[in-house]
Amino acid sequence: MPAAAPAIEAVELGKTYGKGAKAVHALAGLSFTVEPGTVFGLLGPNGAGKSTTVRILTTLSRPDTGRARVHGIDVVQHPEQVRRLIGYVSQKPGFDPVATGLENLVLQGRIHGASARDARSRATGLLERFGLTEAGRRLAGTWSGGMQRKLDVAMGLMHRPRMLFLDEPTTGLDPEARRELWAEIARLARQDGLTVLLTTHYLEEADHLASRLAIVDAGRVVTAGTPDQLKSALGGDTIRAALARRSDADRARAVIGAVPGLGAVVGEGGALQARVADGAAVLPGVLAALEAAGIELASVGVARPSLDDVYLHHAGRSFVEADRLGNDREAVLR
Ligand SMILES: Nc1ncnc2c1ncn2[C@@H]1O[C@H](COP(=O)(O)OP(=O)(O)OP(=O)(O)O)[C@@H](O)[C@H]1O
Repeated sequence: MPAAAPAIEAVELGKTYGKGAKAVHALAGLSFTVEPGTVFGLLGPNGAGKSTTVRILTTLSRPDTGRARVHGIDVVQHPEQVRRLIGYVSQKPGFDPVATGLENLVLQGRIHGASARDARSRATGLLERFGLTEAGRRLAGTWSGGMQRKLDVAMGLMHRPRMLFLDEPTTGLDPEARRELWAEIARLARQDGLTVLLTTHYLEEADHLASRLAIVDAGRVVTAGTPDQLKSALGGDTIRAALARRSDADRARAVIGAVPGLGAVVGEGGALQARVADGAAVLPGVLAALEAAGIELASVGVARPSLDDVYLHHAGRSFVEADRLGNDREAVLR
């Protein structure tokens, strides 16, 4: 294995589910690279193709086209070797609720071929590491959601993988549990040198946790870089306006859109936004135009670009809107 091989190389991955009129092109030439020892985020709305990508990289599914390597090893040609290098924590809980935390971990270790003694020692170490030593003696089904997610992550680490895949790790957790898990994930890369690939549809999660990220839309990477690079590449500001009355939205769009120096006005309901080179210079003109048209505002502000703006710029629609459309589509498919 070449020493300098990236932790992940995905090249032009393609995957279609179903045939004919019902075919879903989940991946349409998706490529990205992950450096070892970093937290990499695949950020995209529901249905973008994140889980399909992870399933291919973890050898659970095969791509129709393209290729992928994990630490230089091809996932299709040598799935067994790849599996030894990786841990995978899926969206669904993987633990047995009627076994204790310790029993879950020991069983996982045994499945990976560890002796009873080694499995117990590793399990005890991981429980301590995640602050679960006390809880480890209780049935996992009685734990809080945040503790259960940590147990899933610990199970993925039992065989000491070099790389950990986390599919939507904090979905369903309350904000406090989410922040706690973020801290644990960051620590895995920083202290243990583990490479972590996580998928998320939370902009804040990608912004906070990923040292690099790829934004995925409709089965391909629309842009990639550090969160700061992606935001500063956009340049300029975003003007955000919340209307007092949603019924004014169409008129407000037209009025704001006519102010010189503004990009396209987008948004949903009474919340509108537009890109502009210098927000402070243009804002007075926006306020004057709205006032002249008799449109009342609940709030207005100028902000530096967010990852939502990055997504909007590259995908042509807002992240929240795309996430909702993805959800609706998934509901229809189910
Ligand atoms: N087994 C399958 N059969 C048919 N269609 C599928 C299958 N798995 C995924 N899809 C479809 O492929 C597309 C990509 O799905 P995928 O789960 O990879 O997206 P995602 O970005 O992970 O979304 P989510 O956040 O909802 O998991 C979606 O349109 C989904 O409905």
